[in-house]
Formats: sequence, C-alpha cells, structure tokens
Amino acid sequence: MLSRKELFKDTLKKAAHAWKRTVELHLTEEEANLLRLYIDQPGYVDLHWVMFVPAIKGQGTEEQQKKWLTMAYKFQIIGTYAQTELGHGSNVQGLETTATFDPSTDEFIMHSPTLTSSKWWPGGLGKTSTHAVVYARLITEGKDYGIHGFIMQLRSLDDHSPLPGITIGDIGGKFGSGAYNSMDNGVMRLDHVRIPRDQMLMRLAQVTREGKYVHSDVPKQLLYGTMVYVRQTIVADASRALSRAVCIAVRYGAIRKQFGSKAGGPETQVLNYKTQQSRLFPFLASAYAFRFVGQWLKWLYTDVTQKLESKDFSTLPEAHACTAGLKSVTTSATADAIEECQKLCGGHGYLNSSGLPELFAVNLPACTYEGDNVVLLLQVARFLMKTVSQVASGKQPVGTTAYMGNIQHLMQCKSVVNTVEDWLNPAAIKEVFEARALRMAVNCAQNISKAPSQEEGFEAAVAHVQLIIVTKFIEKLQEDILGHGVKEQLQKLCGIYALHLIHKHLGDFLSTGCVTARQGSLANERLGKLYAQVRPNAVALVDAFDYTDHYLGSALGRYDGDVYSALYKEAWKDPLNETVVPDGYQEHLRPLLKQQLKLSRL
Ligand SMILES: CC/C=C\C/C=C\C/C=C\C/C=C/C(=O)SCCNC(=O)CCNC(=O)[C@H](O)C(C)(C)COP(=O)(O)OP(=O)(O)OC[C@H]1O[C@@H](n2cnc3c(N)ncnc32)[C@H](O)[C@@H]1OP(=O)(O)O
Ligand SMILES: Cc1cc2nc3c(=O)[nH]c(=O)nc-3n(C[C@H](O)[C@H](O)[C@H](O)COP(=O)(O)OP(=O)(O)OC[C@H]3O[C@@H](n4cnc5c(N)ncnc54)[C@H](O)[C@@H]3O)c2cc1C
Repeated sequence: MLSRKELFKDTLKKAAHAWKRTVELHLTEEEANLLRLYIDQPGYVDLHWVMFVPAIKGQGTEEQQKKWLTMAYKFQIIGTYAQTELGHGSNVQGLETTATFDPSTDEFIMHSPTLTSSKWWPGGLGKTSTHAVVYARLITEGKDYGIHGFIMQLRSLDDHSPLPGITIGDIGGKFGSGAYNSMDNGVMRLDHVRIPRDQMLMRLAQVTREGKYVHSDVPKQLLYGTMVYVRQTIVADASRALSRAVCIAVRYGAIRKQFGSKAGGPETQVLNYKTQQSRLFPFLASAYAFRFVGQWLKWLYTDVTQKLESKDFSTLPEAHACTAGLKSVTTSATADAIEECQKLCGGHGYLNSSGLPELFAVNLPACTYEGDNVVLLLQVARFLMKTVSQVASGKQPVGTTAYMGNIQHLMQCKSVVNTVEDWLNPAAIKEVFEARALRMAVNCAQNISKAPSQEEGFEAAVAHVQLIIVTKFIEKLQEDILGHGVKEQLQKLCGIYALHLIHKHLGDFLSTGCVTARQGSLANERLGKLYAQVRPNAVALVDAFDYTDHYLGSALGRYDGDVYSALYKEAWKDPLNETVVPDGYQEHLRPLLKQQLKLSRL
C-alpha cells in the first residue's frame, strides 16, 4: 500500500539497518548475503554486492581491487553495473557509450553520443549509487577496440548531487504495485566526463600512458564474467521463488474444499482432485529439481573460478552454456508456475494477501534481466553446435556434453521401457533424455549446414538443459540422504519431474524416435500413480522448505491452515476500509444517486 516514494525510502531504511546489523554482528559476506535475501525487497544493495563488487573482482587488476573493493566493502561508496542502454541490452557489442583516451591529460572522456546510448535500467543508478562500472566502447589512437569496463564516480560523496556532465534519474514505475518498484533502476547520460586512465578495469586489456592498447593473456570473454556469476545465483533464486509459490498452493489445496459431499459428508479437499495434482505436483518436483541443480551449478562455478585463477580457461564455454541455459529454463518455468499457482488457488489466489501476485511480479523480470531467456538459449544452441562438430571430428566431449560421445548408441537406441514400472528406472529415463537431446542437436546441426540461421537450435538447447536438470536430480539421489523415507519421496519427485517433461514434450520424444506412442502412454500412467503416491506427503514436502509465515507472506499458505480468518483480517486492513463511507461519496456518488432518484420520480 506504500506509494513509490514511501516504498523507495523504506528500502533505504531497511538496507541501512541491515548494514548496521552486519557490522555489529561481524557477519561474513555470505551471511550478509543471506540477510539481504530475507529482507526480500529488491534494492540498490543487490547491485552493489551481486554485480559491482564481482565486476571489480573479475575485471580489475590487483591494485584496482585493493583500491575500490576496500571502499566498497565498507560501503564508503555504493556501486552499480551500468551496461544496458536505451537502444541495446542483449547485443552488448552494440552499446554506443564511448570512452575516448586523451593522451594529453591521461584521461578517458566518457560520453553518450546519442539518445539510444543513454544508460537505461541499471539498478540503484536512479537515485542511490555513488559509483558504477560503466561499459563503453574504448577508443584510443583513433581506433574502436569495443566494449570495456570503467569505474566512474557518479555522485558527490558530500551531498549526493550528480557530478558535472552527468544527467541521472529513475526510469519510472514498473510492473505490479510493489515488486521491483522498490528499486531505483536508472537512466544516465554522460557529457564528455573525464576520468583518470587507471579507472579502466585493466585485467583483460590495458591502455598505456601513450595510448597503446595492449591485450592481456586472459580471454576477452571474461568481460562477461560477472553475468556468469549472477546467472548462477539466479538459478537458486528461481528455486526459492518456485518453492514459495508451491508451498502456498499445496497448503491451501489441503484446506480448500469444494464439492464431493455425498449425503452431507465432508467436501473434497481440492488437492485431492487429479486435475489439481497433475497441474501442481510437477511444480513441487521442479522446486526440488531446481534446488539440486542450483547446488551443482554453484559447485561448477566455484570450480571454473579456481581454474581461471590458475589460468586454465578450458571450462569457461561450458560454464557459460550451463549458467545461461539453466538461468533461462528455471526462471521461465518459475514465472509460468507462479502464475499457474495463482489459478490453482482460485479467486483467493488473485488477492494480494495470497502473496502470489507480488511473488509473480518480482520474479517475472528474472526472465529478462541478466540476459533475455531466448537470447541465452541461443547461446546454449551455439555451444551445442560447436560440440556436435567437434564430436564429428573425433574429439571426446566432457562435462555436461559427455553423453554426446556416446553418439553411435544414442542416435539409434530404442527405449527399453515395456511396462509402467520400467519408467521407475533412472537409467531408462536418462537414456531417453540423452537420446532426445543428442538427436535434436544433430538434426539442428544438419539443418544449419543446409540453411544457416541464428535461431535454429532453441528447442535443442531446451532439451539439453532439461537433461542436465534430470541428470543432476538422479545423481543427487545416489548420495546418502538422511531422514526416514526421505529418499523414497525424492525418488518419486524425480520421477514426476522427468515424466512430466516427457508428457509435455512428447512431440520431441516421438519425432526423434526416442519413445513410441505406447511408451509415452505408459509414462503418463506412471505419472498418475506417482501423483497419487506423493499426495499423502505433499504438505510435508512443502513444510520441509521451512519457510516462516512472515517470509511466505501469504494468508493462504499459513502453516496453521487458518486461512479464512487470515483472509478476513487482511481484507479489513485495506485503506478503503478505513472509512465506512468512501472518500468521493459526497462529490461523485451522492449527486449521481440523488439525480437518478429525481429522474425516476418525474
Ligand atoms: C535478492 C536478489 C538477489 C540477487 C538479484 C540478482 C540479480 C540482480 C537483479 C537484476 C540485475 C540485472 C542486471 C543486468 O541485467 S546486467 C545486464 C545483463 N545483460 C545481459 O545479460 C546481456 C545479454 N547478452 C550477452 O550476454 C551477450 O552479449 C551475448 C551472450 C548475447 C553474446 O552476444 P554475441 O553473439 O554478440 O557474442 P560476442 O559478444 O561476440 O561473444 C562471442 C563469444 O563469447 C562467448 N560468450 C558470450 N557470453 C559469454 C559469457 N558470459 N561467458 C563466457 N563466454 C561468453 C560466446 O559464446 C562466444 O563464444 P564463441 O562461440 O566461442 O565465439
Ligand atoms: C528489472 C530489470 C533490472 C535490470 N537491471 C539491470 C542492471 O542492473 N544493469 C544493466 O546493465 N541492465 C539491467 N537490466 C537490463 C537487462 O539486462 C536487459 O533488459 C536484458 O538483457 C534484455 O535486453 P533488452 O532489454 O535489450 O531486450 P531485447 O534484446 O531488445 O529483447 C526484445 C525481444 O527481442 C528478442 N531478441 C533479441 N535478440 C534476439 C535474437 N538474437 N534472436 C531472437 N530473438 C531476439 C528477445 O527474446 C525479446 O523477446 C535490467 C532489466 C530489468 C527488466
């Protein structure tokens, strides 16, 4: 119910308080990140910690890191990540802001030459950030060397006013009433603003005092390293958001009753309807699947970072493909699922007090930020096409594409599934997912060789990413899992995750000959049985997420199930209910009613 201004101020207040507690309690960086997570309100600090600091860590020299990170860690400066412009977001190489080196003063001149070159979207830029990593085309000795990162001070550290030559503001209200409106996404224009040469982030390339451009021995793709890092964290965010929505919908489904009363008996809990289960339980399974794949992705990212430190860049393309693909598939699935959870809760799901509209609005932009989901899947497709061509020339693929090395078998195998029970076998499931992904990638490579097109391979990329998620779920179940019966429940969820994908993408599985129509219908039969088996534990499986009522913020998802009292109480809190007769009655409603009454008497 807060206005935009109040909401923004509230964000500033919470961030300042969180920082105070961080210092008082000597929280580690990881603990401080958790605190930010539980504040659960997008704000400038997200950009500072999640993008500004990592950009300096990844692209700054040791000296630059020492200088800037020391201030950033103490919040003496607040930073953002200013990459996107009004005219270009996805096409990073198309950015127009210029950084022209002036050897006479040993400075870069930062400039926005066109309207479309205005920086547009960076979080915290609008009203808060004092500094930014700004991406601009580096021009020296008359030559354009493409996009590089520069640290710029934007606002005075005394009175917060923008520095000379910098025009800066907020880009305006966004989707939903709360959601991302707590963030001051900003616009910025630069008018020949001078910064010292040593504010170019120089780990990837340097400009010498004389203006010579010098490459380092690290690949230029490290310029995109911050995005790899953030995409990895977004997978965990997606899993968390999805599990919150599912928690609300499952708990409410166990409370809500409609129909089914025979001779005055109790009505049916809506969660018992098969249609409800077939819509909701795949989301429950996905929430667990995304959590496990998110944990694995964090491991992969740590591994690639360690390798990069010792100048081993070999796993960077795979890390890029995995983070891009998983960010894309998990955030798209999460946004769709939250929307569906609202419908699964019927009319009450549409109320703000259900918590679902806010959850949807705040997670929807994850499909766009850190890379539009379609654009990112096309990057995965590009990686797959390269891998197929390497396999064709006899190179053994590794990591998440290792299955492609089994090309002889996977291109012609037939699924071993013959009965409904055979779909319980993880090896049988994995084989059909591998065969589908490989066959789609090979088909795509063949089509591209006939008629090259950037957009080919989108579906093959989805198939590959889904294979990764299924595989990581299966692998998780090979570990020791504590708790009586927990592993069995997770096995059922793993089955649901995989089989619902077969159901959803049956066209792919049939057209590539990976399963027959009969096997497809056996998979559906198995899925129905799994839904029935998961039903008795569905509430426990969402309770296991261990969310407090406060964090869930939902009248429908309350742990105690006292849904109707909560809805009733929430309704009375609405500002419209502050008066019995509404504002506007005297000016608009009363005259209208009186006039109609008069007319009716004529
Ligand atoms: C509580 C909340 C907590 C946290 C909140 C989380 C986040 C905060 C919320 C929002 C903040 C949002 C921030 C942003 O959105 S920042 C802006 C993000 N912008 C993008 O993601 C732009 C998307 N576009 C791109 O990434 C690339 O430019 C694109 C991948 C499309 C590549 O375009 P192009 O085809 O022109 O390629 P080149 O630039 O020429 O690159 C060629 C080469 O490089 C490889 N590549 C590309 N990206 C990467 C990468 N990230 N890492 C490694 N390698 C990469 C690419 O595959 C090519 O390789 P090759 O095939 O070998 O030539
Ligand atoms: C809430 C939010 C916060 C953000 N925060 C930041 C930030 O802090 N810093 C920052 O720098 N940026 C930020 N951004 C910007 C964000 O990164 C970009 O919006 C995003 O990368 C998408 O780029 P775009 O807007 O140019 O979309 P476009 O690329 O213009 O996309 C428009 C449509 O075209 C399609 N499309 C584009 N290219 C292709 C292609 N090659 N093939 C097929 N289809 C294509 C897309 O799929 C999409 O449907 C933020 C955005 C949002 C929404």
